[in-house]
Amino acid sequence: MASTVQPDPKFMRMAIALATENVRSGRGGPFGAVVVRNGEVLAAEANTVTSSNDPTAHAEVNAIRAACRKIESFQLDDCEVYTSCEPCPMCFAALYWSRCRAVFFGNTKTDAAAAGFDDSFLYDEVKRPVEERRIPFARVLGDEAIESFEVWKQSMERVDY
Ligand SMILES: Nc1ccnc(=O)[nH]1
Repeated sequence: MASTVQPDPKFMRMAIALATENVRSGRGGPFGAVVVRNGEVLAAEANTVTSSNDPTAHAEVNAIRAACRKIESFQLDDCEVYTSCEPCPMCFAALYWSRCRAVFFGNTKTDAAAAGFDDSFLYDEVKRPVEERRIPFARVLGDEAIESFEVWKQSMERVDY
């Protein structure tokens, strides 16, 4: 049986405090995230979308980036991520790509929607056919683009991930 990772409430309190302080300081949205490995905080970051002019600067993405920089790795093996709010689809994917071993969240996406952060439409968009999306998506030069994958598959220097 897989052993389950138990959350430590003190790290969630850090994430919540970061989220609330972020609103008070005006740096961004009410979101905080903490990356922990073996009980040690590797990164503790808040959302900086509006202050860094970066639409991808969600708390979870900022924390993943800071933690990976710190341990000089593109994976967060054996790490837990504590986030003050259930991740949006972008961060959900980023957390999976990070290979962290557990995610703990405080607020739910329903709480987020009630505060004006509704991301449920994104889950619908992924499933929708390309031509029915809110932002038009269209395939261009697929026959030329395939070259990158062919070179990757042949590469002796590639770092798989
Ligand atoms: N869960 C989140 C939703 C929106 N923004 C964030 O930084 N985090």
